[in-house]
Amino acid sequence: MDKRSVRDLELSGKKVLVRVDFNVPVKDGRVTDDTRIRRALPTIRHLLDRGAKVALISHLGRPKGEPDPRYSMDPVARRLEELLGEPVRKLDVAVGPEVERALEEPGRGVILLENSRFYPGETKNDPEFAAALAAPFDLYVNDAFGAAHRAHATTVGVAERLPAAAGFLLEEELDYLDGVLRSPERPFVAILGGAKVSDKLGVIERLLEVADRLLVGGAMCFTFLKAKGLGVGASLVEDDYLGEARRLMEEAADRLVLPVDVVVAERMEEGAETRTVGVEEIPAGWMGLDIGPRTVDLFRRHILEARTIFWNGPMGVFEIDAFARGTEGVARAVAESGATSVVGGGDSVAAVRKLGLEDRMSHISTGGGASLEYVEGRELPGVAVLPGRGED
Ligand SMILES: Nc1ncnc2c1ncn2[C@@H]1O[C@H](COP(=O)(O)OP(=O)(O)O)[C@@H](O)[C@H]1O
Ligand SMILES: O=C(OP(=O)(O)O)[C@H](O)COP(=O)(O)O
Ligand SMILES: [Mg+2]
Repeated sequence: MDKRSVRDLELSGKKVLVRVDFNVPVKDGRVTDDTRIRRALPTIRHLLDRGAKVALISHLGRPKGEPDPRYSMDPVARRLEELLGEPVRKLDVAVGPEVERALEEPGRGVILLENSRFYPGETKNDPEFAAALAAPFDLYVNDAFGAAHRAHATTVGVAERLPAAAGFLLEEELDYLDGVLRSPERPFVAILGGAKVSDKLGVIERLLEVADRLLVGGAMCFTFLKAKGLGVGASLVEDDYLGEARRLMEEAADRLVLPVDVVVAERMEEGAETRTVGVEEIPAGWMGLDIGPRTVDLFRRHILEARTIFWNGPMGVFEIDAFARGTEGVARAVAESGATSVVGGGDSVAAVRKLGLEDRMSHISTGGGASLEYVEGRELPGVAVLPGRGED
């Protein structure tokens, strides 16, 4: 990578703001998958070992620009402290005099700032908010690969206001994805699922050009099924995208593979009554929450032919056992394929780890949307803004 690295910085005595992606799954006040925290540790330790004063900032979930206790970083602080083995001082704010005071306190350890999305200026990349974030610091390091596709205040605005560099995780992710996915061994099979339908449908056009096959499951597939004229009940659908979905299906009919059966339920809950139905038979009022067994077989056949696999987004609501079998079937097929495999995304990685198949993948990427956009050859705003080696 040709960006300035954290390795190139003079760090002793410096106050450093580090953007991490600690947008991790949390249940009942506990972090259920700590991959993103563990992967940021090398950068944090490097900074501490060289005498920097470190404050970390991340978003968590999608709160609406104001404090919301459901998305507090408190559970993350507890897990980070266990993993880092150093004190973590969690603040309830991300800007202001409290941050300045905390940075003046002596002793080792790190500061964890509150959720950046508790401020409306974050997602708008508001200049005033970015200036307030930058004010107490000497340097900025971006190690948040998973958020690098967002042009927000903590990923872009602060980088424009402080001497900036890439962290080790950001470097490692870009180097790996460059090597494997920009010139993939073929057949190259992409698998897409998950819940961020509007975000990800908007960027798959290029993926259909790059990949030999695109297998679509998760909440994603219902927009395509509806665009085909099928009834999808109460499944998640992006109505604004139906025309585009129809066009993509016409242009890429041979490459786009959709489910043939799905698991449906009336409620997205543990213990809900479920049915497995063909995609033409989704009952009104029922939601598609997983791909069905015939779809797993179909996807499996494509996966076993692949030499390179890129997978982002679970095939169903894997957090609930009744809707986890599609994701499990796909994960097992990827593990058995012998292909070079990249699995990306906070939730996809959590699913693969839950199944104990992490070591069977070639690369576990901490970014879903970010890796998807990178694979397509898009420039990631959080990377583009960082200076090159030797630049100011
Ligand atoms: N059919 C579906 N309906 C609703 N939610 C779904 C469906 N399939 C998968 N999901 C949800 O998608 C979420 C993950 O989506 P996303 O964030 O896009 O993936 P990743 O973090 O891997 O990039 C999971 O929490 C899962 O429960
Ligand atoms: O979890 C993330 O992306 P992912 O779900 O695609 O892995 C990132 O933290 C970005 O979060 P966002 O999609 O709310 O901006
Ligand atoms: Mg996610």
